Amino acid sequence: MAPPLLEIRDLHLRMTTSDGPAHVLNGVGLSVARGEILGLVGESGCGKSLTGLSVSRLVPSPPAHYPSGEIRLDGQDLMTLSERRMRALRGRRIGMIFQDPGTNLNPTMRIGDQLVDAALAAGRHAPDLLGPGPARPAARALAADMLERVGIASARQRLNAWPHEFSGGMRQRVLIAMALIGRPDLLIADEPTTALDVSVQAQILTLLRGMVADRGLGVILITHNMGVVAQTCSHVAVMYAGNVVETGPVAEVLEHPAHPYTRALMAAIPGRNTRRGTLKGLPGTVPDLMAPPPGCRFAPRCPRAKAACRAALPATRRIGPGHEVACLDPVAEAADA
Ligand SMILES: Nc1ncnc2c1ncn2[C@@H]1O[C@H](COP(=O)(O)OP(=O)(O)OP(=O)(O)O)[C@@H](O)[C@H]1O
Repeated sequence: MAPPLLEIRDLHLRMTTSDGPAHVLNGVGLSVARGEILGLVGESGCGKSLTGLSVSRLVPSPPAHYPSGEIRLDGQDLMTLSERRMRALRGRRIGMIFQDPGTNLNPTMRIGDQLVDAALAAGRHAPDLLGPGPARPAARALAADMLERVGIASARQRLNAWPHEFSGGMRQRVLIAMALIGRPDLLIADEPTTALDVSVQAQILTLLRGMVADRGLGVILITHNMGVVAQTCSHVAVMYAGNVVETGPVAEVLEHPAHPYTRALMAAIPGRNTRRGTLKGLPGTVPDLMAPPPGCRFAPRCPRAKAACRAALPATRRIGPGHEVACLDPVAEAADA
């Protein structure tokens, strides 16, 4: 059987601080297939962004240190690649979109020039992207085509626009175009719509779904919003304090959440208030990653925790089609009623 597009296994990440190492990723495991949008969710500080950045190998080292783990793209372990080979993959096989379009577009460069630069950079590692002729005109044609695909009218003329002439939603569309211009296989989108108002957010997510259906790329969509997951993702991975505690197809996990933490996150949906502070119905706060509790990191807040939960990290077990949970006492369906 072919390996999944992306597979992360047992990824540990420590960040060196002046007070000692922070154990920020504690054996993360997840996978993404082509054509799949995996929502990566969890409270602020649980390690979503560092997981995404680790895939692109963009966490500077130091302070980052990876004691163990594998990150495989089509079976190839990215952890063992040289920086030179990683640079060839970024933008070409792995596209990235971050939260704030204001900080990711260069305000002093026209939109078209930024797209052309991205196309030329990707083209250096994929000669077929720009064809056999002169690279710059081909990159410009590709830039106009991508801008049109992300729904910007009069794309050819708009290439001459400056970022400040575009609205926030349009700038985010440009960033999507830029991330996809090298025809990557994997897209990592870190809170791509959080800074946008709700209607623009819905448009961008619809656009992303269309691109996935069109191109069959795999996506990690990092969000703190379970509503976005329900509307946009095919799969979900729930993170807590550096671990994936539950993962599976969205319908399966949202209908039958088994980890007590997933259930608490879902109970918080109506207020959409999972970003900072406490969760509704859940006492306590996320653990200090400088001195995390032994065993299951959720145990100190878990209403179902027993002694064994505090002794060792629970192994992941399969509880439904593609549905896995890292819990010694997952909530069974019968308990739902
Ligand atoms: N340079 C650093 N040094 C030490 N700790 C760090 C560093 N960068 C991040 N961390 C810690 O790593 C943990 C995970 O951070 P990360 O940004 O991945 O969380 P997140 O889930 O994406 O949060 P948010 O939803 O707020 O973006 C946090 O507790 C954070 O404080």
